[in-house]
Amino acid sequence: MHRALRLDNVGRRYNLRGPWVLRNVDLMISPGDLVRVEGTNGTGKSTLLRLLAGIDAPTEGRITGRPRTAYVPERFPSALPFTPAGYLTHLGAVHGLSRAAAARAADDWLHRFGATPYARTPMSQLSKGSSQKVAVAQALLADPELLVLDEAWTGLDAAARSELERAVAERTAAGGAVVFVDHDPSRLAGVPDATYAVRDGALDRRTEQVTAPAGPHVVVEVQGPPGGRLPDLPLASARETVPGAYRLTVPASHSDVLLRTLLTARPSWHVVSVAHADLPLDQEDRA
Ligand SMILES: Nc1ncnc2c1ncn2[C@@H]1O[C@H](COP(=O)(O)OP(=O)(O)OP(=O)(O)O)[C@@H](O)[C@H]1O
Repeated sequence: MHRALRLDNVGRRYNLRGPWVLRNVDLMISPGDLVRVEGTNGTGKSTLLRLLAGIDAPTEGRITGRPRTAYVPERFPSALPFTPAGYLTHLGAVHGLSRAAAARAADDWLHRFGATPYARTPMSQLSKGSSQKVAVAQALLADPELLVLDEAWTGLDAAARSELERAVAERTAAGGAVVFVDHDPSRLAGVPDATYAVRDGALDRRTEQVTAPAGPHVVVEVQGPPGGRLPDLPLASARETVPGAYRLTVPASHSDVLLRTLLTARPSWHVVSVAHADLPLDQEDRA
């Protein structure tokens, strides 16, 4: 993603004389942003996400700077006349991959989400959770610069939920942006760069201090190269223990991406230790 996606004075209503669902919405999604959207039922979260995904056009206002975008809708049409492997291979080809590369990418994503056993089962025969894995894979396959996730975790098993969190961390670490809605308030808690609430047709940026996220974290002790700068990652905390050495604490879902980034940085960082921890973090330990 090279520039920000901008919404200027955007409004959306579904009928000419119907009520405005959203009105006067200004929003900027920048490269690398992880953004959470929340709000009670029927307030317009999915409406906003469809606008961000480019599936719907605003009734008024402007949306500019659209990057390559992928979307996981709240309801994925699962009764498609394909197998998961066939569907994803077809989509990969639409995105410009050769047939062989598309088939490989399809298999890789299905494997990551534990869907290999039914990769060649007609999608109409899949359970809701299994077709949700296909919904998520079709969005990630496109290597999107902006990923829009509308309740994408719903119906996934625990392993696939963690895998999706990892995929989100990978996208933002690569400079992409991710916008998500999820009914679980602990989803990626403490990680988003911004949280917006849709309320009475408007978008309010939540400014209150986010409470320390509970749950599994990983504490990584690292020694930097001389003059090394910590990589830009959504860390729960980074504390310099002695000059050039840091204690990094990240949600477990982000630890793979953190370690890979540190080890592939040039000059690389020396990872001294990796330990699992159940937090809440101390407030002073937060970034
Ligand atoms: N295609 C449509 N045609 C007409 N009205 C619609 C359409 N889609 C949504 N609406 C209306 O717009 C309002 C906002 O709906 P939306 O689905 O965006 O809310 P939401 O916050 O995502 O809700 P939920 O949490 O239940 O998913 C609702 O009043 C809904 O009935």
